[in-house]
Amino acid sequence: MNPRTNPKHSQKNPFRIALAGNPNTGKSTLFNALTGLRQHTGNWPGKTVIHAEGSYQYDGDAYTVIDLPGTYSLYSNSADEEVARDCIIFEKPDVTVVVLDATAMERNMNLALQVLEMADRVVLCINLMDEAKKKGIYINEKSLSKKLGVPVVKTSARNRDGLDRLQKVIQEMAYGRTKTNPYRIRYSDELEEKISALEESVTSTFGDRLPARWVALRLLDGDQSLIDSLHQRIELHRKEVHNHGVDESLYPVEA
Ligand SMILES: Nc1nc2c(ncn2[C@@H]2O[C@H](COP(=O)(O)OP(=O)(O)OP(=O)(O)O)[C@@H](O)[C@H]2O)c(=O)[nH]1
Ligand SMILES: [Mg+2]
Repeated sequence: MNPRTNPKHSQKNPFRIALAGNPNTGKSTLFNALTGLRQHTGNWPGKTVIHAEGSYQYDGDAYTVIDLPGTYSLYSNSADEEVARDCIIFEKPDVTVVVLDATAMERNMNLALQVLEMADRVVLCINLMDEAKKKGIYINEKSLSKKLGVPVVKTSARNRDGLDRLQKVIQEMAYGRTKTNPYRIRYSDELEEKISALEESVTSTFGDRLPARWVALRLLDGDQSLIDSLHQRIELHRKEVHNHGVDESLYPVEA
């Protein structure tokens, strides 16, 4: 369950929803449709460069939406990827919505699988369904949802099709009423052994504040940017505790 005791009408404590996905999948169009704002959209990749926030009301609750830059991966290859990665693992949104292009599912699935490794509260939003229909592409969302272990919703954000259902699915997940079982890739036995060993060290250092398996995978890959980010956060936390004796639960990383 979501930790908040009385989330209804909690305007000061909105649910936080992040929109992640490949460039050009319609994240900002969806963001604008949900929030009524005017994030810049257009038919070329890389328009959203820093994360933008907006809000909407649904069924008496307030939601903050974070429009992340479009990325093909979250492996810290660029500033955009770091922004998206840090949001998902450190800020821990109540729900991460991965927006996919229905006409390019295979390419888009790479990022979706990465997000499924990083978070439990994930919704897949298959957007540009109008384009897919024109091209005769059929997507079986029930079977996809079963295979990937998270809800799948089809939308055409430009026409506002499917937005009601998406908001309902987000609400259910934000309240912790949706059980997910995110698909995690299984590697060779040898690699899995190393992942497990590293996962234990990650958990003993960070508790359940970070997705241990995902951090272990990135450490095995030698992700220096993630290591730097972890160091920075530990250092920041140490300083805060030293200066103000702040509540540890406010910070994602233990000293
Ligand atoms: N036909 C159709 N076009 C859409 C839909 N959603 C978005 N688009 C168009 O797709 C293009 C890209 O949309 P954006 O919302 O800017 O995409 P984005 O994911 O924010 O892109 P980045 O910020 O680069 O990651 C724009 O031309 C939109 O009008 C949809 O459901 N159907
Ligand atoms: Mg955008």
